[in-house]
Amino acid sequence: MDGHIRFDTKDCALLLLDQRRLPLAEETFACRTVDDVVYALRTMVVRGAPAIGVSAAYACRIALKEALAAGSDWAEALHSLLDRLVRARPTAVNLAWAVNRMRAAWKPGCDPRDLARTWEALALEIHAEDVAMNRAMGRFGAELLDDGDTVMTHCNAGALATGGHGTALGVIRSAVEAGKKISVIANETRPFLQGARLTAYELHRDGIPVTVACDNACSQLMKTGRVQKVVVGADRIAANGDTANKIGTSGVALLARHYGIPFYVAAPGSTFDLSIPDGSHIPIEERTPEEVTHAGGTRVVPEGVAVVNEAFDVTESGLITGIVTEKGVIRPDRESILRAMGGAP
Ligand SMILES: CSC[C@@H](O)[C@@H](O)C(=O)COP(=O)(O)O
Repeated sequence: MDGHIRFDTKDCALLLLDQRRLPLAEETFACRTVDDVVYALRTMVVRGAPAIGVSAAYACRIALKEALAAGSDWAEALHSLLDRLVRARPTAVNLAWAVNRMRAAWKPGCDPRDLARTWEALALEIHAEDVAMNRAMGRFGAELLDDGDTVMTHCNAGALATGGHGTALGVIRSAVEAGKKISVIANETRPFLQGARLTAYELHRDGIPVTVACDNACSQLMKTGRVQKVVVGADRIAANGDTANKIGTSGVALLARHYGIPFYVAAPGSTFDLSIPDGSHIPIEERTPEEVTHAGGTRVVPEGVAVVNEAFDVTESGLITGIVTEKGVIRPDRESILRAMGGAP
């Protein structure tokens, strides 16, 4: 599936398929200001690390239009809009990665009309590159799956979470395209239900067999031999391979290790943060308590009771069998990561 992130150049608007409404309704959410985009990111109209990065790249173009309307010191206004954008969601490094890449193409003293053209082209390029990286990851990752496998995944690391095709679901899609019979167990992923709503929606549309399981069914499903592989996405991977992904992922990894099931992470270069040595440096987003106190708009936790809603956890690299990237499948250790991702060892 594609078309879930579009940019209308005439209107200078970012058009997003509203993921909060899926699978019940397919509605478009239009962003015309940086505030609109920040709102869309925070409330998860668009979510998933690479999709956040792609949306942020288009949002830079919107920020430029807004800064120009602000008056003569447009460059200063633009810097502060971009800073606001980067703070919208803290864990997915793709957000800062995309904005930094856009910033790097902004030459000091340039004519804003030139910058508008440069940024429009660069945002499109970042979007297209993301799809190409997912396709490359898919080709490498498909080799890891055997005909007849049932693959467990957590959260949604599909087309919706990226520019298109998906990371973890891209691996599964590519294996199916290669003629392998693959079934998927989608963990429901409380509290936002990315697995139940979005992974199930995408795979069902594609005709890939998918079964939704409660998050707490994981051990039972693995113990009874119903899971052959696990493939998940990532929001930030530290230089040593420690990986932040949706809350619950590290529990799935621990169980996979216990039951001897290979556990793979699929992520593009834009998800690696080589500036941090390990996962203890990854900021973990704390989201609104209402996501936990309520289910489907109904309160399920007694009034006055505290809840915790950390949106991500970190899986230690030692629990990861391999990281599927656009450069190939790499071992989750510092040396292999720096070699593949171009940092100094
Ligand atoms: C290809 S998406 C990888 C991750 O971003 C995904 O698994 C995830 O954790 C998304 O979290 P979300 O809070 O829905 O943005």
